[in-house]
Amino acid sequence: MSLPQALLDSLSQVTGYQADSFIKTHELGESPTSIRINPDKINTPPAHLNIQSPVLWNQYGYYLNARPAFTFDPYFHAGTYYVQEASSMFLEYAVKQSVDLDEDLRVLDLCAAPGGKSTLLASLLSPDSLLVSNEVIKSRANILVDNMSKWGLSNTYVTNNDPKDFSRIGGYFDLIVVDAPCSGSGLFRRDPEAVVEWSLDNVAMCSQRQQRILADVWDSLKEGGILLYSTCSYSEAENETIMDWVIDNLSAKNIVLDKKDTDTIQQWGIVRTESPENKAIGYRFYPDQAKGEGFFLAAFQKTKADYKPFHRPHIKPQRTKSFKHEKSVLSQWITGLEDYMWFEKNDNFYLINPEHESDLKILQSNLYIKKAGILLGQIGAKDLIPEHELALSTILSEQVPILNVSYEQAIAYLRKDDFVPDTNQRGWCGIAYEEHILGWGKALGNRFNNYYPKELRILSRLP
Ligand SMILES: C[S@@+](CC[C@H](N)C(=O)[O-])C[C@H]1O[C@@H](n2cnc3c(N)ncnc32)[C@H](O)[C@@H]1O
Repeated sequence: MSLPQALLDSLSQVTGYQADSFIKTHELGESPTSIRINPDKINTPPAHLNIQSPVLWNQYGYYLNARPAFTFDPYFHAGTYYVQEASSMFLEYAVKQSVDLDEDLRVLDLCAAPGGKSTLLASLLSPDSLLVSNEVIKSRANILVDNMSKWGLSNTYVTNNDPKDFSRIGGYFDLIVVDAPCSGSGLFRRDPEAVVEWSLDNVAMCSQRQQRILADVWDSLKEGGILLYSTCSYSEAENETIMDWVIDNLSAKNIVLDKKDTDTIQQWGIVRTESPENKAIGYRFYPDQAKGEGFFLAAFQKTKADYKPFHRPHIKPQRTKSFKHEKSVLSQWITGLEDYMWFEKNDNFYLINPEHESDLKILQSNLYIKKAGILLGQIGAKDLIPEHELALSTILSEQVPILNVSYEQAIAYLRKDDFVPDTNQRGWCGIAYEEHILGWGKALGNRFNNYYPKELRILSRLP
């Protein structure tokens, strides 16, 4: 791989950059494969993934010895793990050092698709906390919904809004993550084609856009709230320059994350960097020094309430209709139904955490919500017609029948191919591989209906 000379020249004075080893690492082109497990679905990484070692800065992250065909792994489709580049898992360390995770937090992941940082955040937050994962590009917001549904938690919402729309909810969030769109030089080993698209003009354009995004979302952060900014670029204009811009233009102070363990950060191969003007501290990952791709992260705290507070909606008293039938149907499908709040909208039933009732109202009246809590399905005269999201959720009752299928059948199911499982069961059942549910099926005697969503099906064949 030949790296753009203009990039190499621009990095010559950048903190931590070591030209020879940086170039050599890119010439080798080997990039480690890593996954992060979903602690709400599994406790240890699946053995068949051939685990090499843990990711040092993330309690759920692991490197693999080789990159498997994830498409043909039912565990992947069951949402038991997420394939994520290791450096970006540093977000866990940053969150732990900057906020109190025992508190109930309102968290925004502003640039969230496809969902790497959002699934990481979801696994860290308390159940009463709320995560809003936003993506401005509609098609990417759909992928984000799929990935958050797969992760299975009821305290995660997905919105499809422009950053400036969040100014309508001044001071709402305790924590905002801005994993900004960037020039992408940090991922050159992964995506050699990105090398061709890289230019200094694009870096300058990205830097301007990053400032605009930060300015647009800033109002929605509360006083004392934390903003975590990250990129996968090596360029100063997208990293140190942005740190200075934030401090000069927003009522923000820099947070040093490694006050107590600078040595640990160093041992991990992470480089501490300082902004030229305000001496703000940020963290750089170089692939020749830390085991991962290029990454940058910096933390800030809001020092002043510089926003117009949002309007808290009035919550009307509870509905009068008893919903007796619906309650009896849903209690067959959901563990501890009484601990949740559920409601009907346009014939569909949804479930959220009761603590988030007013949050839903606030978000609904200001933003375009694509997913709120868990979409359960529709209730007919007799039973629920369950949605795929419910099958993959962590609220599904253990009473719901499960049909464990073989590996070949699991792949056939995920391809939406015809197959008849060997069972005497009748009716709806969760199709599972080694107890991990993949979606719904309906057994009808000598027939079997495959309800795996068409748009998610595997299109390729087993090699
Ligand atoms: C680096 S990617 C996010 C990756 C994601 N956080 C993850 O960990 O999976 C940046 C995201 O910002 C979105 N984006 C592009 N332009 C944007 C803009 N003007 N405002 C906000 N987000 C934007 C992109 O569509 C992309 O999904």
